[in-house]
Amino acid sequence: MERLRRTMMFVPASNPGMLRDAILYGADSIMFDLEDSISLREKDTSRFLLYQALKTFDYSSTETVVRINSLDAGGVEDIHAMVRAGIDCIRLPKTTCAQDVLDAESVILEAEKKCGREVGSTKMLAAIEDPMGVLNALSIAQSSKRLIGIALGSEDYVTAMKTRRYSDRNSEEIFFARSMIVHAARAAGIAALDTVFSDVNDMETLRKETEFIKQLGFDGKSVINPRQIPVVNKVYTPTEKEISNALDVIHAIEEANRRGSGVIALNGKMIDKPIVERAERILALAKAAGIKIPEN
Ligand SMILES: CC(=O)SCCNC(=O)CCNC(=O)[C@H](O)C(C)(C)COP(=O)(O)OP(=O)(O)OC[C@H]1O[C@@H](n2cnc3c(N)ncnc32)[C@H](O)[C@@H]1OP(=O)(O)O
Ligand SMILES: O=C([O-])CC(=O)C(=O)O
Ligand SMILES: [Mg+2]
Repeated sequence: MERLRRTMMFVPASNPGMLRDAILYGADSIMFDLEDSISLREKDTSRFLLYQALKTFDYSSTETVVRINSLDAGGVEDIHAMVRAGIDCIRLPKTTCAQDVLDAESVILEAEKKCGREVGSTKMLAAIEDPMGVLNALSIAQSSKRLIGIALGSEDYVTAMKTRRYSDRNSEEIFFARSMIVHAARAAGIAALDTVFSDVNDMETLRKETEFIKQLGFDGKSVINPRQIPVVNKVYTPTEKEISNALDVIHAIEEANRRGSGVIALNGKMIDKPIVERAERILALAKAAGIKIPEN
């Protein structure tokens, strides 16, 4: 079954209460942070705390991701501890080129061998957070079989671009980066994940932004607060109407096929292969979200 990645919630690894309760809020993935939400003084204790949390708490079938530090700033130690603790996926911050992924991958391989974990079982996610990374998005996305996706980190990106986020307008300042990332991910056959929205009280703008990134083709979005999860999940979960339209499309094409044709009209609109593929995807997403699809 398709794995949903509508929401990946950042959880600072320095906060024991958040580590304990992170599972309660319904995020598709929990993304523990060892990087920018952790002060330099707390890096080692946070890594230790997170290691203990992963060994102690039951995160059930929720995907666990950790954002590590760059390899020259504690990332090597982060990888060894997290691979040993059984993390599902390692998110590299500030990926600028394919070599960054390969360098991290060789540390992951070493860590897997050292602790006896199955080689290749640790997945990777590359965050792209500067103009060089954006321009190299395709080679980054194609660099490793371990990559489940690439993600935009817009706060660092707009800083590098000498601008800021304009979420109250249409976020044109990150439109090029979003387009590059979603194209690169789709060309490489992996997930495209959008950046955080930092105002944890403005649900209306978050909803509009999520509608927009869904329109562009992203699979989901990083979130920073439990209250953001239902807003993003709702946008990404097929509605009853979408499901019933998708079923109509499938039934119409089955009827066409019985008549020996690959095309048919439904309520005046042409139905053929790509439209059927979209309908099948809606049904797959609905099933993955636990929605029961009527048989007929
Ligand atoms: C640019 C970047 O790098 S973004 C990625 C790094 N940043 C982060 O990881 C930040 C994560 N988010 C947070 O730390 C917080 O949500 C903040 C600072 C943004 C807002 O904090 P607050 O205003 O205190 O949050 P709020 O009042 O909504 O918290 C409500 C509850 O949710 C919990 N909560 C809030 N955010 C999170 C989170 N990310 N993960 C788990 N639990 C959380 C709080 O602990 C609190 O729990 P409680 O009611 O049991 O005490
Ligand atoms: O990846 C994210 O969305 C958060 C982040 O680090 C950034 O925006 O710089
Ligand atoms: Mg960042």
